[in-house]
Amino acid sequence: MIKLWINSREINEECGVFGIWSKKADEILTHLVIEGLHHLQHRGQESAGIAFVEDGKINCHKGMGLVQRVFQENHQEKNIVKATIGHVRYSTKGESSIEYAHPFVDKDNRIAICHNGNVAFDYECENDTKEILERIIVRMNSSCVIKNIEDILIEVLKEVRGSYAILVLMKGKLIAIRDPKGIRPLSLGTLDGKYIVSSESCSIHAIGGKLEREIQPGEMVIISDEGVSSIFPFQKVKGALCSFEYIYFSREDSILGNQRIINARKALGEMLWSEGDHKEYDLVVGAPSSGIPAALGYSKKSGIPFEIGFVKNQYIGRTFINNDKSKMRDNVRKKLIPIGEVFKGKSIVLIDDSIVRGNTMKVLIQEIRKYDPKEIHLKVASPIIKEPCVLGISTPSKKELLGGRMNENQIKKYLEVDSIQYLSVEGFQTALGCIEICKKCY
Ligand SMILES: O=P(O)(O)OC[C@H]1O[C@H](OP(=O)(O)OP(=O)(O)O)[C@H](O)[C@@H]1O
Ligand SMILES: NC(=O)CC[C@H](N)C(=O)O
Ligand code: SF4
Ligand SMILES: [Mg+2]
Repeated sequence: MIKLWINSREINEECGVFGIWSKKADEILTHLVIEGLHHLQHRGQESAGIAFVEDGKINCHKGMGLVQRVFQENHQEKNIVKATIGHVRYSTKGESSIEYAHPFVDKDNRIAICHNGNVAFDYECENDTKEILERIIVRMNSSCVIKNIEDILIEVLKEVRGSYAILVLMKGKLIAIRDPKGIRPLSLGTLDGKYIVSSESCSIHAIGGKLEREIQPGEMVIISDEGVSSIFPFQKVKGALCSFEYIYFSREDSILGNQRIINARKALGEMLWSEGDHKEYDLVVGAPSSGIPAALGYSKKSGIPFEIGFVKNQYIGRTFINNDKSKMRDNVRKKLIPIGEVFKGKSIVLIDDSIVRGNTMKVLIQEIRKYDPKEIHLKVASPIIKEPCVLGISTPSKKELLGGRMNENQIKKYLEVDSIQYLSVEGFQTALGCIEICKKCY
């Protein structure tokens, strides 16, 4: 089956994982995991699923499409269970089909696994998560010395390269583990004596829980009736949380590196002002959605008024798959509609969080020009993206990246703006604070 839908975003490596463990044996938990997944929906829209321990066995319910669709017509949300994990998927390995929807459960219903990330083995496999489960099962079945699941999982993960935030559910245990570089995020929370693990803190808060802390790069957290324990089974390496979590993957109310995402994005906008030309323009306008907080930050720091310049059509969030540039641009045109009089005769600071292929900016600038602005000064709240990802995030190739084939001056001419400014790599890191982030594609 071909992949029918893609997120309109140009850099994709998301997926969301969510899990809950209750000390009680008889709680209704499935509605909580489903609600948690609703709040991770921005990380993946292709399929959704949950797995839970019921009468000592793992049960699973999953389907294609949004969480709302997958869980609308059944009663899974009423199950009385002790522990449950769930997933929303944006596929990176294996097609977008029910066969590869997470969680994966073994044929004996002993173990379930879900994963945000992208890993490689010593040979090419159809799907990375399925391969991890198969390697676990082989070891569970063949070991003459009985090993615990933690040791088996560590053995398997020592065989992979890449990014992962993984949840494993068995009778008696829920395990959460992050890759040694911490490329993908994962947080730990609590709710009325229950433990929660989630890709983002926004979903912990949204179900009424409390964020306890982020799970550290390379940390394995084991949750059971004995409580929470933690080990660091891998050799320590330098952290490399994907900086696109700050730029646009994560939801604005999530907390990452002790910083709320919306504040981090505002700080990037303030840094644009600090590194910029300090000229008095008429208005600051942000490209919806992810460019708005940076525009607010720039406006606050500069004193130049912020204005809403575009209406976003909420119903064109996703793009029918094609590599046709004109169709992609048509989609941006339908999605972001300028409010004409905001631009007429004004010198505008136009801010977006990032430029990847340049389709969004090319269209927005053409559309704004129809309303005769005096000047357009484009400011980008991240550094120029020059290289495809080296850590397994799915990005366009170098020749598809606008910054991969043009320098700043060429981009200015191509986009037909009066000036252009990207954040420097140093300014970007300073604005985000001392958190160890990956900056390898800049
Ligand atoms: O240069 P491009 O290849 O066009 O990609 C960059 C654009 O993609 C993202 O927007 P998107 O509309 O996907 O998400 P958003 O609504 O969160 O801004 C990002 O915020 C940029 O606006
Ligand atoms: N975006 C993701 O994290 C995808 C997880 C996994 N690689 C899959 O394709 O199923
Ligand atoms: S190279 Fe870029 S896309 Fe890849 S992990 Fe690093 S920051 Fe993220
Ligand atoms: Mg955008």
